[in-house]
Amino acid sequence: MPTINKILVGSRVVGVGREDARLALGMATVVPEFLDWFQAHQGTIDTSSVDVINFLPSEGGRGAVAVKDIPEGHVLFTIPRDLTLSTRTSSLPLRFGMGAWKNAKLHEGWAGLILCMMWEAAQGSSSKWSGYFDILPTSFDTPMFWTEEELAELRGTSVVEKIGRADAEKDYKEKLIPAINSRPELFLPRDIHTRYSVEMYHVMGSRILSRSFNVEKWAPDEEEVGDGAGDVSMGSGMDVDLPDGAPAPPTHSSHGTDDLEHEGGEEEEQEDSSDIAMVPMADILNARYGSENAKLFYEENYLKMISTRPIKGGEQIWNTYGDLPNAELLRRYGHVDVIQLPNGGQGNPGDVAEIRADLIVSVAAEQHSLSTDDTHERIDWWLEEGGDDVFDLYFDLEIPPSIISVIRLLLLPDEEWEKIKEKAKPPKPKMDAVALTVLHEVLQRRLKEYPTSIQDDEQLLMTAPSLNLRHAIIVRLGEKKILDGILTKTAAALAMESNTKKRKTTHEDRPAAASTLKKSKRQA
Ligand SMILES: C[S@@+](CC[C@H](N)C(=O)[O-])C[C@H]1O[C@@H](n2cnc3c(N)ncnc32)[C@H](O)[C@@H]1O
Repeated sequence: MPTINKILVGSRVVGVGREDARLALGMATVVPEFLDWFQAHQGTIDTSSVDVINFLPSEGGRGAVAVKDIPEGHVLFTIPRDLTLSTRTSSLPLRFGMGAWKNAKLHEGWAGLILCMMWEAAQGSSSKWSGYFDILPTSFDTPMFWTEEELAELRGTSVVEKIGRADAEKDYKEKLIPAINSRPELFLPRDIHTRYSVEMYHVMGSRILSRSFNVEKWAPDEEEVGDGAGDVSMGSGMDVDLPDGAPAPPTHSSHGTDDLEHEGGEEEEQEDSSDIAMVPMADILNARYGSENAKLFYEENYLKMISTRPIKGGEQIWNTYGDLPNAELLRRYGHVDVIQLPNGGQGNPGDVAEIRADLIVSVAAEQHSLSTDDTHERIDWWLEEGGDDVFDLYFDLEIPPSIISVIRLLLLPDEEWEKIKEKAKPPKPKMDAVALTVLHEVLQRRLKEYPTSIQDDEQLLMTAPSLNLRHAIIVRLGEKKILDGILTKTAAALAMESNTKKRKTTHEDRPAAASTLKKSKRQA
């Protein structure tokens, strides 16, 4: 029997021939039946270049691997549009009746797609997508499924308030249950507590949240533009780099709770929920910050996964979920990215720490005895002028000019506040000692919103007893490092301000002293 050298460096197999790469990763295809199903439904895959194997859990678990060197621009696999699963491709909306579908508000948000997925899954092997359902996850590491105790570990981060479990369940009760009960011939009563249960609703919602794409309809005139291909990325708010002159691309949509939360809001007006689609095979690709080497592009009848960089044999084929901060990765996908940070240490370079405007208002009001009516009036004006109510801080450790501007707005004397209103222009972000003192206190208080310190977390990380706790620590640690870095910078700027002030005072004092001296000499 031949011996097999398994040497893993990151996600890359080294020390083995290309042909051996498959074997070396212990890797017979992990989902052969799925690949058969995919090809039987006119999906194509270049099996001489791509396989699906199990990577380490920290590398994404199941994912796609290059079994030989792949050049940039290579088509890895193609998916017929009618193999994507959406409210457009499932036959349920037509069977239900489009009018009734709309009356039940199933055309808004994700409720319709969730119901289609529940119904298709309930059809068993007679559903076109049965081979796809067989490989979809049934459990998730997302905070949606955490205990209260585990959620408490995320205190201070923005994750908890964005989970939206209650909103999602409201949709289940108000839209899905009435629709299901109204059509017993479509939704068999014996299936209601199993295939149409609230638990199944969350499973389908989480599958959408972590795996769906935003696939826009093909518009005929797009053919005339460029090469007729746009790209489709995975994950909400994903970066979408169009080939020159290409039509607007489908983007991997944000899933589940996000849209349920925003239902009726601005985002929903812009998003056509029938664009949200599950894309078999494309959703087998994992993602890691800055690692994208393949992307989904679309044409009239097919979606195509194409390499965007050369990929070495044995390397993982990575899509992008938009290089999201760990808080968002955890909320949507149930994992976090930990790689080398540009300024040393490990973490996610895309992390974001949020500061709410109300924290700034309360610190400024306390330090300067501001009246509530006055601060409300100024903040309302700030928001009306398009100012932020949450400020994002990043690993570049820059103090956002808008934070300084809003602090100065709150502290302006009345006459200047009147002028600002007249000019309709917020104050310049001048970092004077007064503004920096407010910011310094804001950052200190913000850091206290987390249950632990940076030092505590670094210790806890070494012994974290569960994956969820480890993820919570990594999310809050990344945010705290940003806040702490900016706190240090603010303290330094404050020290410099006060030195400058001292020097100025001394400088201003000096001529006075000199003239006193001259005077006394003259007097003498
Ligand atoms: C679109 S699916 C990717 C394929 C998935 N691994 C599978 O087995 O089907 C997204 C899920 O893959 C996992 N994943 C993707 N990238 C990951 C990474 N860098 N680290 C850990 N898990 C990752 C997460 O569980 C995420 O919810």
